[in-house]
Amino acid sequence: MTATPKLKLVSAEITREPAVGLPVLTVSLDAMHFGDKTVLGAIDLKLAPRETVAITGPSGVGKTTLMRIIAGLEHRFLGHVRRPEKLAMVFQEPTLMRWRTVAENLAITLGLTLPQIEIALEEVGLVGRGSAFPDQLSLGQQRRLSLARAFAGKPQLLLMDEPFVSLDAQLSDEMMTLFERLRDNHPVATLMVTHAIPEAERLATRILELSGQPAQLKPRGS
Ligand SMILES: Nc1ncnc2c1ncn2[C@@H]1O[C@H](COP(=O)(O)OP(=O)(O)OP(=O)(O)O)[C@@H](O)[C@H]1O
Repeated sequence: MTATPKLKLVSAEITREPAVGLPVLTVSLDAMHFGDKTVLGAIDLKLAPRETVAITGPSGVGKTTLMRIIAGLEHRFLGHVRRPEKLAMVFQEPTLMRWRTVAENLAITLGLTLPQIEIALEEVGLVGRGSAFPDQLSLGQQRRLSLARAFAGKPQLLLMDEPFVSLDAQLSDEMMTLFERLRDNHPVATLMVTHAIPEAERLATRILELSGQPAQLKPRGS
């Protein structure tokens, strides 16, 4: 006889639908457990088209876990996530294929044609670097390539987890300016995790704070 599990821990539902006339993202989370520990409590979050929302909060509170749930990378949650089909992610470290050229990094993941690759590289100041390998680029150029790749897929929702962390002040400012320009040119809603309040204040239309245990999401300062 097959043993029946005592407790059903997994109940995740993800719906994909176009964002016409609707929020781009709707999160209605009841809870998220890692073993005995309830990391996230009840969380409701909606993102309007073209909105940029920043999530801040102490280390270990569950920010990355929430982003992974929204991205569809983590399924062990109770609740419901409605997200668009076209989604892009930018992580702390650029997740580039080091054994492929810059152009191939864009072509393989996104299926871009050569002219589209040239436009994407031009947008982020990497004209003429299509045949270089990621390790031949500076850290700033690698980050710019990551942003180019994220935007070139024309996502409806962009998820960024500490995208400008560990950059010096000048490079961080350069990357934020680039992000602002790309966001102006592409109709995308962005959800970003950051520890840097000045970064959140500069880029976000709304700042939310994840805090407590289990963690909950509240407007910052409320
Ligand atoms: N796969 C996992 N299995 C068990 N526990 C996990 C797992 N991933 C994360 N955790 C735990 O869940 C909690 C939230 O982690 P998470 O990485 O989401 O926090 P965070 O807010 O993003 O932290 P930081 O700001 O330091 O990146 C932490 O206590 C962490 O140890």
